[in-house]
Amino acid sequence: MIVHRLARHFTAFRKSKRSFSILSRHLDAASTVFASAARLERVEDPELVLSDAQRRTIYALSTPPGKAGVAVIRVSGPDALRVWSCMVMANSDARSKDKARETDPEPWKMHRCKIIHPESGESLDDGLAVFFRGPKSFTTEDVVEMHIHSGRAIIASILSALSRLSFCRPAERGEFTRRAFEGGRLDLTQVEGLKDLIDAETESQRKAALKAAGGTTRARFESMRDEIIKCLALVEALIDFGEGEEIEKGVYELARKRALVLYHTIQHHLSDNRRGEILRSGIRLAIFGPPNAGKSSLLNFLAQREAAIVTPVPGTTRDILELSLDIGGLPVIVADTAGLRHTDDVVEKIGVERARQTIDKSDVSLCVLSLPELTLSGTIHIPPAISSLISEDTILLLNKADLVSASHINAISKLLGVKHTWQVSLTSGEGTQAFLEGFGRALQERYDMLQERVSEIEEPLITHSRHRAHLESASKFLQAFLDTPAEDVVFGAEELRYAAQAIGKISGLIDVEDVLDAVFRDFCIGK
Ligand SMILES: Nc1nc2c(ncn2[C@@H]2O[C@H](COP(=O)(O)OP(=O)(O)OP(=O)(O)O)[C@@H](O)[C@H]2O)c(=O)[nH]1
Ligand SMILES: [K+]
Ligand SMILES: [Mg+2]
Repeated sequence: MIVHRLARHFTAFRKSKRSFSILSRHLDAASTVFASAARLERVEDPELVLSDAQRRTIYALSTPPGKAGVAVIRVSGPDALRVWSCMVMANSDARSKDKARETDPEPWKMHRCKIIHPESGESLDDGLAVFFRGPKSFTTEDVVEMHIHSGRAIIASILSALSRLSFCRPAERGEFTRRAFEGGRLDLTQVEGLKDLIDAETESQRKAALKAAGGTTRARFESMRDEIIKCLALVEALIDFGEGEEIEKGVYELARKRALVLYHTIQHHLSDNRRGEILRSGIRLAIFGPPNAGKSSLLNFLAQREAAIVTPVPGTTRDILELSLDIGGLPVIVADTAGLRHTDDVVEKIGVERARQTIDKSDVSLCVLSLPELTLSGTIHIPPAISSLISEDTILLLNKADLVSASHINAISKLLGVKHTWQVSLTSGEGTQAFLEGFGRALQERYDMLQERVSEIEEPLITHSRHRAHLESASKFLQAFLDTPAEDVVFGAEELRYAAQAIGKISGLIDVEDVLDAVFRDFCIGK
């Protein structure tokens, strides 16, 4: 197959007498065939698979350490059953002593048992144990789980007993999940989904992560890759049948047509305003405004606790204070910032600079203004340093309503051209409930997460910047294919191959060592 492809490039190389640049492009293409052949061989190398099977059995505590009803110690690898026979004394074994240990434990079934020390035979705890026979286990290897009482001494004694077994070693961060990935049970999008699921703090995060972990994201990327491979098959057929055949033009056009549809689909996903990534990692909200407007009071109201210092002294807040909160079911990282004003105070100056940077980086900004100050002179006055930061998407909160008599919502939102304005008193509580509900809805609307419409809105496909980067590169290769004229069909095929590879990287099908390290680094031990 590889020889065949190389031969094709060299034929094309001989045929194209057109220019040196064409010659060198064919040579380039031939060398990428070599490179990808080398990669393919690495992945399919049977010796690699063998050494995988021979690897050590790992163990770790898979529940948080501390006092609780139950803790789970997980063991995975080729010697998991040896661990069972050394340390798990099932009650049924004890009853029929002669038959004991001659047969494997019945898999996928909870066994009431004693956990014993492999050397002394001392009983360490009473509990339950279950054996998952690979590949029908989380890691696809043989897995043993011991469900024990969660107490520091119990856990320590069992982990120390495990360390006595020469064929076992403690697991590294995310190693169980990594083995599940390497065993083909999960692809990278599912691994990421699993981690996001564990980290999920809001409904929207949980739902999105569950979909990814369950393989929905994987299927969507796989179908894109399949489509590219179908285009590639058409183009390869064309190369194989050679030039001058009747089918030639129609086939290339068909491949281009299909590639164009896919190209548009990918563009559509890329232009999603980073919705999926923002919903996964949290919407960054910057609270800003002049000193003493009530920004820190707002943060405390949203957090329902005294997180920030509030005093009548203007310039109280200097450093950025960030909290992760749930607003309208969405994850929001709220940042309280220093009041914006000109100052000679060195510390406050730094605070103001940081405030500006935070507003710059934010996804949503919320401006707090103090009504009595706004209306002090009879006409509405907003300092230019503030109004220059307000756009129609800025959320406006008019605070200290207890100190004015009328509603200024209409006049001020018209003046500043903003879509969302509320008038509240953060000290008396007037208007705060309406603000909280309205603000939650405004966020849901902005991120297409309105509860009543969620079922009809398309789920964002891209939830990690990693996906975006590979999808962007796939889109570039598709574009390059679409720009390749029919007579350069060999190059066209090469572009499609790159496009398929770029998408393959999202699932981790293709050269991913560095990506793997990055993904699994964030896991904890026992996962
Ligand atoms: N009357 C009244 N006072 C308020 C209201 N909200 C906040 N305050 C008071 O206004 C003062 C300033 O509030 P902060 O929350 O510290 O204001 P800030 O915008 O964070 O101020 P800096 O961090 O200094 O920029 C405090 O004394 C608050 O108690 C309100 O709705 N009505
Ligand atoms: K203040
Ligand atoms: Mg403050």
